Amino acid sequence: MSKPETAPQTDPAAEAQAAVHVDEVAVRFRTRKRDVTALREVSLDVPMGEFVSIVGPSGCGKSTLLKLVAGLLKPTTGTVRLRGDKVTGPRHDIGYVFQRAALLEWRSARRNILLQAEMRKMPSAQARRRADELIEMTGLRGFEDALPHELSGGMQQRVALCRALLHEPRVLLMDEPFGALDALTREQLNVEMNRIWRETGTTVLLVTHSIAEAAYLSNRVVVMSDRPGTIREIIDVDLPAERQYSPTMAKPEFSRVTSRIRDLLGAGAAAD
Ligand SMILES: Nc1ncnc2c1ncn2[C@@H]1O[C@H](COP(=O)(O)OP(=O)(O)OP(=O)(O)O)[C@@H](O)[C@H]1O
Repeated sequence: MSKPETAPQTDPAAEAQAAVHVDEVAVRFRTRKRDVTALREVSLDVPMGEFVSIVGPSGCGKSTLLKLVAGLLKPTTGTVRLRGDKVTGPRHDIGYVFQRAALLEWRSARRNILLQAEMRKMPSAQARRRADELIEMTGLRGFEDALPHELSGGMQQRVALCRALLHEPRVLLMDEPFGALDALTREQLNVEMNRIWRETGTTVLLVTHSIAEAAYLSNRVVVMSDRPGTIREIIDVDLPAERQYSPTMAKPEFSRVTSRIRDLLGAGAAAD
């Protein structure tokens, strides 16, 4: 049998399997004052259930990449697929967590979480059951009726996380979700995030400025170049899924990953 003249660029089976498939994407923003190429030639496959962090200098297009996956932005060229479906507009099968929890001040924690169900018209008994599970999982039990101003910053982010997970999204997108928290709360939430990720089996794409956070939480870390953002390297993190905090940080593999990220970013390019 003769060989095909050109080998296929991507493996269709792997592409359909991938929770997220980004293929040769570029994004250009044209405004009256300037023309910005935010991303160039970005390709990335994220298998289902994987935790991937994205690190890179400020303005290199990390948030833009998440918005493409969510369908909030269209690529100028290239394609994005979620489990094989081409992303052509805002997706309902994703969850999004931002740096600010953006909770409704007049609603209790529980009712903020259930907002997701109301917007999606989920059956209410199913939504309440799922909300209770998530409240338990994130340690919010006892604070369900508290208003946002009665919660600490860490608790507010837990509420935002529950809201993003309520409809069991295929992919959870997190944009610097722990960036506004104090260092200790951030560590606690990192530990909880590792457990929640293992318990839910959700595919996660996390944008972070923290090298330690990226190495601690991820299966792989995507390191991006300065704008126009391209992928400089994808680093595999060879650590077990279940990770205790201090023992993980003491492992040679953790040091190897953080040093490599630091080398790629250059001194001072990321927070820690
Ligand atoms: N809607 C838009 N219109 C015009 N330019 C935009 C728009 N959104 C983003 N940009 C530009 O695209 C580039 C990438 O922005 P993006 O927010 O994705 O970067 P980032 O890596 O997430 O940055 P940071 O780490 O500082 O949050 C920036 O130069 C930004 O000014």
